[in-house]
Formats: sequence, structure tokens, C-alpha cells
Amino acid sequence: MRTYFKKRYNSFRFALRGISSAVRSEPHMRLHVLAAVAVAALGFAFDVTKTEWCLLVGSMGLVVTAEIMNTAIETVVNLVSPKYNPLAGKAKDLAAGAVLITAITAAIIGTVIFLPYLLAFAQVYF
Ligand SMILES: Nc1ncnc2c1ncn2[C@@H]1O[C@H](COP(=O)(O)OP(=O)(O)OP(=O)(O)O)[C@@H](O)[C@H]1O
Repeated sequence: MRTYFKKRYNSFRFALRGISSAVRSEPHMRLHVLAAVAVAALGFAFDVTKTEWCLLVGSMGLVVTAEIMNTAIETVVNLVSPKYNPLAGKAKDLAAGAVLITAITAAIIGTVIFLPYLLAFAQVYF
């Protein structure tokens, strides 16, 4: 039983190490984290609804997850194919495409949620 919990604890530690490594080594990842902090600040400032929080947190989680998967794929590709190879390029392009789609989706969700709040704010203060 003790070994079981030790293994789970170690898996959790390795996962945290992976997240920390992505934040330290990937400039895009730091940008996503910064965007997530800005979105959270806006969420608190406009006191968005529970459903809107779920959509915002869900889309931020998706972008960060896609970026970590992209980094993992890039790392494996660099390991198995350090030299130029069209398949290696395709794998990296596909992974980058997945990140782009999640980022565009998150941007659309953010705009749909925050635009009415921003317009109402502008009407009151300008
Ligand atoms: N081994 C390779 N063979 C063929 N094309 C490659 C190879 N490595 C990279 N490429 C091409 O160059 C592009 C950029 O690759 P790179 O490894 O620099 O990723 P990146 O998008 O710059 O990563 P990062 O997220 O670190 O900025 C890839 O999307 C791919 O089109």
C-alpha cells in the first residue's frame, strides 16, 4: 500500500516537473500563462457568471494542455530525427496547428464573453 502511494506521489511530481520545464523552456507557454492571468483578472473585474468561468477556465486549460503536448512532440521529434526529414516537419507542423486551433477557439470564447462587459463598461465611463 505504501509503495502504491509512493508511486502515485512520484507520478504527480514528474507531471509537475513537466509543467515547470514547459514554462521555463517555451516562450509560447509563458505567453499562454500570461494570457490566462490577464483573463482571470478580467473575469474577477467583471464578476463573470459561473458558466462563463467554466468556459474561460476550460479554454485556457485546453490551450496550455495543447502547448505542453506540442512541446512533448517537438522534444520526441528532435530526439528521433535531429536531421531534416519531411515527416519530422509534418509532425511538428501538426502539433503547432493543434495549438493554434485551441488559441483561436479561446480567443473567440474570450471575445464573446468579454465584449458585452467591455461595451457596457465603456458606455458608463466614456
Ligand atoms: N527535423 C526537421 N525536419 C524537417 N522540418 C523541421 C524539422 N524540425 C523543424 N522543422 C520545421 O521547422 C518548424 C519549426 O520547428 P521548431 O523545432 O523550431 O519548432 P518551433 O515551432 O520553433 O518551436 P517552439 O515552440 O519551440 O518555438 C517546424 O514546424 C517544421 O516545419
